[in-house]
Amino acid sequence: MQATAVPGAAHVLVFRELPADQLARIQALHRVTVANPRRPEQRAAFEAALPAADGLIGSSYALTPELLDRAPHLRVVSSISVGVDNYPLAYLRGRGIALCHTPGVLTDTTADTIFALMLATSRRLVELVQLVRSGQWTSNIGPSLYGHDVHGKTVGILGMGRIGQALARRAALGFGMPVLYHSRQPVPDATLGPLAPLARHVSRGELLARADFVVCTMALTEDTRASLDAAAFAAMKPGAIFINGSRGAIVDEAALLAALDSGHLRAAGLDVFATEPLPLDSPLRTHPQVVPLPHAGSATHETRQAMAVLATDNLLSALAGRLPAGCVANA
Ligand SMILES: NC(=O)C1=CN([C@@H]2O[C@H](COP(=O)(O)OP(=O)(O)OC[C@H]3O[C@@H](n4cnc5c(N)ncnc54)[C@H](OP(=O)(O)O)[C@@H]3O)[C@@H](O)[C@H]2O)C=CC1
Ligand SMILES: O=CC(=O)O
Repeated sequence: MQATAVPGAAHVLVFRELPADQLARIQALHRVTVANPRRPEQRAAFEAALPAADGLIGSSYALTPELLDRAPHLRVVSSISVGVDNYPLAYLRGRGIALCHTPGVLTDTTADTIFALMLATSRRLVELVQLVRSGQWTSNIGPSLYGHDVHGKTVGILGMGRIGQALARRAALGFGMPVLYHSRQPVPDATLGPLAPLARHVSRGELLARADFVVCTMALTEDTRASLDAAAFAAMKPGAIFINGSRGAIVDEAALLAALDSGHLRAAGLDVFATEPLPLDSPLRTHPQVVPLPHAGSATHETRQAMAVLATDNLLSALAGRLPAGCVANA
């Protein structure tokens, strides 16, 4: 779709569908092409729009240097996500292209989703719902279907950023859970606020050995890619539950499956996978000890709208020559 805007307008390529009100804000000022390269029928239009593009806005698609080389006028990439693992940071810096993202507006919603996975796995909610739906609830349930308490258990958070801290608040202040966390730097007490006396920075080894729930909220980087491997799962406490709320590629999925199949891990709650959408032949899709979600961490009406508004603000500011606060890479 194309719309002609005011003279001197920039060319904007929208590579994932935006809510109509945010698309209209961009169309009022700029020439807009909407083409989602994940849809095969729109891929050619996406590629055709690259040579004129001054700005890109979208998400869930890897923009490689080879693709971006075809966009010589590009000034800004505005991602409708907080994670920036789909973008070549050094390349963008090298070309002086601003990369903006959406930190903060999705933090609490994503922490809610992660906590829901902790409850669903530990209390076996999916199995119990299935029992009722399938008509097999014919007598009181017994120990074979009991779950394990969540309150009071120790949660270990790998990556104590915005989402990690929001999860820690839910766990410590709402469910009386001791919090261990590991990130490269301890979080200052002033940032932790009321969590400071309740959350302890520990080594990765101590966290894996002591946590009842190991929860991944780390960014995907070359350091963290595949860092949750067979050795990491073996180091977890027998009966631990693993939750991934950040990126699938941080996990060696074959090693996770082996740890579940051996009975070493009790369960896994996964919002993210190495390949998304999850391939139909992935054993994680139907594994009885896995609660899989379709990358739904931030997927509420309110939060997806807030992300779209912030990403649109970022795009329009950067095209107007003002670098917004949410820029992660710029010249
Ligand atoms: N499931 C979903 O729908 C969503 C998933 N996400 C994912 O969650 C991630 C986190 O988001 P957010 O909390 O806002 O981001 P932040 O940048 O606030 O947090 C990321 C944390 O990762 C830590 N980290 C980075 N490298 C390492 C490492 N090698 N070892 C340990 N910790 C590390 C950082 O701490 P330090 O630098 O001190 O190590 C930082 O605290 C995003 O990058 C995204 O991938 C985000 C939103 C929704
Ligand atoms: O995965 C979602 C994000 O915002 O990053």
